[in-house]
Amino acid sequence: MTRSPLRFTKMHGAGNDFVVIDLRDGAAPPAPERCRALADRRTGVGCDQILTIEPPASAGAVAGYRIWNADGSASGQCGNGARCVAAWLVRDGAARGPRFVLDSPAGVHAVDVLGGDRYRVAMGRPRFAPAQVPMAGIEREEVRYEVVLPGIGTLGLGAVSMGNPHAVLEVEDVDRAEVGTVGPALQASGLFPESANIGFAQVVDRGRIRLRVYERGVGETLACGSGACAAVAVLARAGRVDRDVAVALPGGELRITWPDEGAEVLMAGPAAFVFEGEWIQ
Ligand SMILES: N[C@@H](CCC[C@H](N)C(=O)O)C(=O)O
Repeated sequence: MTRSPLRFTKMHGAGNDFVVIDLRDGAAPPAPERCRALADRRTGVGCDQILTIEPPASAGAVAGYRIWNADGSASGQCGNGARCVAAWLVRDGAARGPRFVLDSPAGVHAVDVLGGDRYRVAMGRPRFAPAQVPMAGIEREEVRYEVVLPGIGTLGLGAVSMGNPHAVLEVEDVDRAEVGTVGPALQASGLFPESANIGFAQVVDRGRIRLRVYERGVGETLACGSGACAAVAVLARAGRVDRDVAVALPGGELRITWPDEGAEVLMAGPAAFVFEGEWIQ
């Protein structure tokens, strides 16, 4: 079957990279096998996620976006992707002014244009109830859960939904964290029926953490925006950090602010254009 070329923009946010596709004409998003082909770093474009920009779902929003992981699975949220979609819409001319609104599967997000390549996105309220993360076999909400993983040992973790599921483990030294073994083991443990993004956070001081994230549907990435929000929400709730925190990830730095328990988490950081292309497969 011959398909017409698919135009795309390659972007990244703090090294978390994306193929961005404009589907505001109502065209269908790429099927999972096409996402996998696009994301392949040898035979495709290469990316952690595919972002589809779609017609808005709510009144007042400029556009909506959906998120597809490199393995073809869908997610409810992508923080770095939200900033890239915002930058894409500003460059396109569809979004104007210092503030506009985007829709994601997780809800409605106010975006502030901060200048240069920087955007701030209201990422919604963190949801800690086990059923909302979701977690299996856990009734009572806790700040910290103890989990026994066969072959690995007992782990302490916090869990939260930012529109997508996250576990956050505090570690002493993020450089030595066993991200590539503990990440997939926790994902496969059955504790998270929809799997989860597994964050490893080192508290440097009350205003700064270092973070690595083993993402659902991808593996370890250079940055995870929703993971940064999740880490600050979990650590602030546990009294380990303040409410305005610099999050240093392998690919760059994000600023996460959670003004109070009832507030939305605000995420500020960069969005970069890399190139435009046509996918001809
Ligand atoms: N990199 C993203 C999160 C992308 C989705 C995630 N892998 C999931 O499956 O939930 C971010 O910046 O938030």
